[in-house]
Amino acid sequence: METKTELASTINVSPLTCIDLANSDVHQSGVSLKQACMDCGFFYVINHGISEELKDEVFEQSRKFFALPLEDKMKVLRNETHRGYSPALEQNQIHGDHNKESFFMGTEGTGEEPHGDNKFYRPNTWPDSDALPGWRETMEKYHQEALRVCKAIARIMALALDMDESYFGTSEMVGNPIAYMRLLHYEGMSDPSRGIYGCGSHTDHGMMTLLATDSVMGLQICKDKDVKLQKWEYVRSVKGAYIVNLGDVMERWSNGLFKSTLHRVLGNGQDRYSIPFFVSPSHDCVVECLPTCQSKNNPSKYPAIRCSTYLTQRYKESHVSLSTK
Ligand SMILES: O=C(O)CCC(=O)C(=O)O
Ligand SMILES: [Fe+2]
Repeated sequence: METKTELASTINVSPLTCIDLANSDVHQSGVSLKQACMDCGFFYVINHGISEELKDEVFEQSRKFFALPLEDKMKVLRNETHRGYSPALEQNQIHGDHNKESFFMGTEGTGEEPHGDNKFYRPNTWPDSDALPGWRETMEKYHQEALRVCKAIARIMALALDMDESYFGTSEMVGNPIAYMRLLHYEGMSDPSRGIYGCGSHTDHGMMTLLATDSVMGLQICKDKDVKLQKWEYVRSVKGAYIVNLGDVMERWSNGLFKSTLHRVLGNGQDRYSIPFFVSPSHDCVVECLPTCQSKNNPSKYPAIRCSTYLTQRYKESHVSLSTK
């Protein structure tokens, strides 16, 4: 009880812009989105077309997986391409993630695509279907749907950047994406004064993240990472809406105009479940400042870099090395 009172008395909730994906005036959506991306890089989307039933089912299956005995979960321990299960305390300790376990899965290549056997498209590892019937099918269906929504957002994002609506849709971009989905389960109490978090402060690496959370508060954003005394605000989960945040690839494309905002998750003693879906362009897309985001007086701030090189560097910085499999 004390925990809740404490949280309520210090709570500071960030109001975020809401983008309606069913709005037929896409140019107006582009204008709203541009403002949101310049202000804080976090916004909500509604009318996304993902049914509440599917979302509930994914959360239910996620809860079932994390409720398995640890020895069963360890059978699908994450492999060298990060797919599979990461127990609490094992992953990403450099950022103070202590109270979270996760399951990671990504786009699987068929081997036919131009990216062939690239590590970003390797096969997933799945829990035993006898223990969790329908689990894989639910996850695959949700992955597909989440990607569809991200592609729709990418169209409005292109307009917000004064580019052609289809700019991010090519096979070099989100037509052939690197798309990872992560099931997260937080438990326990965070203590920022001791560096203990559900998820320590970080920015996401890719283009954008479509985030589904349950109703337990925990996610916080810091709109200005450069001030000495950082101000953290909670982001509320809104029924029927997804939270979307931009990642560092988008910040680079936009020459820093669009923000990849610092965020973290505090545990308050309750179980909390969330599902971020991370989207980046294809592995061999060269990420460089868009023509509309640079000028003589505002030259490109970041060197061009291949998406796979960039993501590999960032994963290395933010994950402890793997000694298994
Ligand atoms: O659990 C959340 O609400 C956010 C998770 C997150 O930021 C991440 O996994 O990158
Ligand atoms: Fe994140």
